[in-house]
Amino acid sequence: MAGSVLPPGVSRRRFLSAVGTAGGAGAMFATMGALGLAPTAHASPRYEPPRRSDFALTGRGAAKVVVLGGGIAGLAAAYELTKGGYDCTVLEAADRPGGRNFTARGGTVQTDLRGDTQTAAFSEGIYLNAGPARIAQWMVTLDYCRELGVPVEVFTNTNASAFVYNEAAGMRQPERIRTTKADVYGYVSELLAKATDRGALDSELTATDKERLLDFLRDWGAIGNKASGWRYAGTSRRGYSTDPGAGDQAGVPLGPVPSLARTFAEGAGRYLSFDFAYEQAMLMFQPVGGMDRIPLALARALGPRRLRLRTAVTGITNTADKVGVAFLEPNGTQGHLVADFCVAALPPRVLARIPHNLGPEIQAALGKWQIGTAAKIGLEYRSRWWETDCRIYGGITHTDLDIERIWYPSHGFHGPRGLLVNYCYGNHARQYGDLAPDARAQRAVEQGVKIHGGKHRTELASAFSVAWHLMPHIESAWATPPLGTPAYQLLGKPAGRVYFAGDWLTHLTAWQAGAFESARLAVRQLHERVLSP
Ligand SMILES: Cc1cc2nc3c(=O)[nH]c(=O)nc-3n(C[C@H](O)[C@H](O)[C@H](O)COP(=O)(O)OP(=O)(O)OC[C@H]3O[C@@H](n4cnc5c(N)ncnc54)[C@H](O)[C@@H]3O)c2cc1C
Ligand SMILES: N[C@@H](Cc1ccccc1)C(=O)O
Repeated sequence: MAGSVLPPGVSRRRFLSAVGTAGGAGAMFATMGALGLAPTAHASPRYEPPRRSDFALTGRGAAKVVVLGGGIAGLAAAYELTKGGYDCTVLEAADRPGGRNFTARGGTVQTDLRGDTQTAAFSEGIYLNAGPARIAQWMVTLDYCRELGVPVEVFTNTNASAFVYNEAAGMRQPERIRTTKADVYGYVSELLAKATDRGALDSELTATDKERLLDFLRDWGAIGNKASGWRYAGTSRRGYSTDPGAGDQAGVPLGPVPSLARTFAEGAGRYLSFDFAYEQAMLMFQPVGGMDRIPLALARALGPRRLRLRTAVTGITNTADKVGVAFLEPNGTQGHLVADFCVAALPPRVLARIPHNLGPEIQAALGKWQIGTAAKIGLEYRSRWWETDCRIYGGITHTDLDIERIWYPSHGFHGPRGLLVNYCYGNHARQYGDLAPDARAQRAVEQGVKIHGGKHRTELASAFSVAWHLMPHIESAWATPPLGTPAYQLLGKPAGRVYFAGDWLTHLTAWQAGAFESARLAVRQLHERVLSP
């Protein structure tokens, strides 16, 4: 996973299936066309938007439900159940709602499982979304933002002005994404055009197809014509060393253009597919002021009576007609609560450690999820030198360094200060987690200097980091589900009166949308049961 631009765990499969789905739809329309059944504009739109924001429970349920965990899944389950008439109590071990949805601001204190305590020294207006930070347009998360009145703004996931840098491949210096893109598209186009023109693809293409493909490649790769041998010889798309301006200033195109061999040897092209992913495509969004605006809004909607913080669940007992939950009160005394149903919205490994009587099959199933980790290191700077000096306004630099990527802020442009985020997965996250917080920041700064030079060090004002396997009560960044297995099927259904929820129970692991969707599924199942005669 480390250094990979692919999504963690299941994502390669998901990425491939997304490509397959697009192809499938195209093929379906082609077949319909051949049969004379092509959809007309009024009869069936080419794209039917999924109906996501119409979640409403029919009828009212009066049962009492105890929800374990006040992350997005637990809060959303309680929020929807409360709307449906249920009497809900959420038990959350931490002193804040949100779980992995954690935003650090000036004054935020966090102690990790190593015992290191950090107090964020960020200035006014500076924050680190240490967990979730971006939301795709199709995700149900945005519907909750709308419903809860959480304003959103654009999150810049891709920026041609940001860099790619592969140190191990011998890149002498970071390169703008636009430059890599131009060269990679250019050379791929040149090769494909040559192969097409020489007849290497004659068994695949008709003469008309070939013409159309060559036309496309000339535009897509900015390559020459047949007479020039379809040559890629650079393009203004690569950028300029002196920008075009007034009068005689035509601009000085960036040069020299690396050879085809060099372009592929440097391997920077592998970062270009990042935003092809359904989950990662621009535009993306973020709540104004920090991602924790979402759990805070859910908590507000629930009210303090329904959400008990600093309350750690210690036991679950399922009986024929009730569920008993044991917990530790904030003052350390033992508490106990009895409800008609329970929604367990805890991470799978954490849940597996809580004594319960749900049976060995449930216990074994909980062990089948593959745990992944990630770390975010937020570096606050005294000036926004990436805007003034590098002309980077948001977006992501991708590297093969152990920091993996650098995020530039998508808000607060031209403000006095800003925060860069180093974000890595897997082993790199563990390596950063092994360091004390100051040492993490120092190491991340040294890596970033390779991209940005001295200001990456000298302008640093403060730092705050989270290595997610060290986060109390959570102990991971995400868990990859054993999709299609009996374990996945088993936990998708209630165990007696206990329902399970969390992003780990969906095809959207590592996304809040998964937490919301799983909560909605559990709520629907529970409600149908309560209303069934
Ligand atoms: C680094 C990182 C980046 C991410 N990026 C994105 C992103 O850009 N966009 C996006 O949409 N999603 C992102 N995600 C995923 C998103 O954070 C999760 O999908 C979502 O927040 C999971 O919510 P949940 O309620 O299922 O689980 P959690 O948030 O893990 O909630 C579980 C809750 O249970 C509590 N708990 C544990 N033990 C007990 C106990 N004994 N008693 C009581 N409570 C207990 C925990 O404290 C926690 O609050 C990211 C996650 C990480 C870590
Ligand atoms: N959702 C998380 C984790 C993730 C990373 C990359 C791909 C898929 C998921 C993020 O966007 O940062």
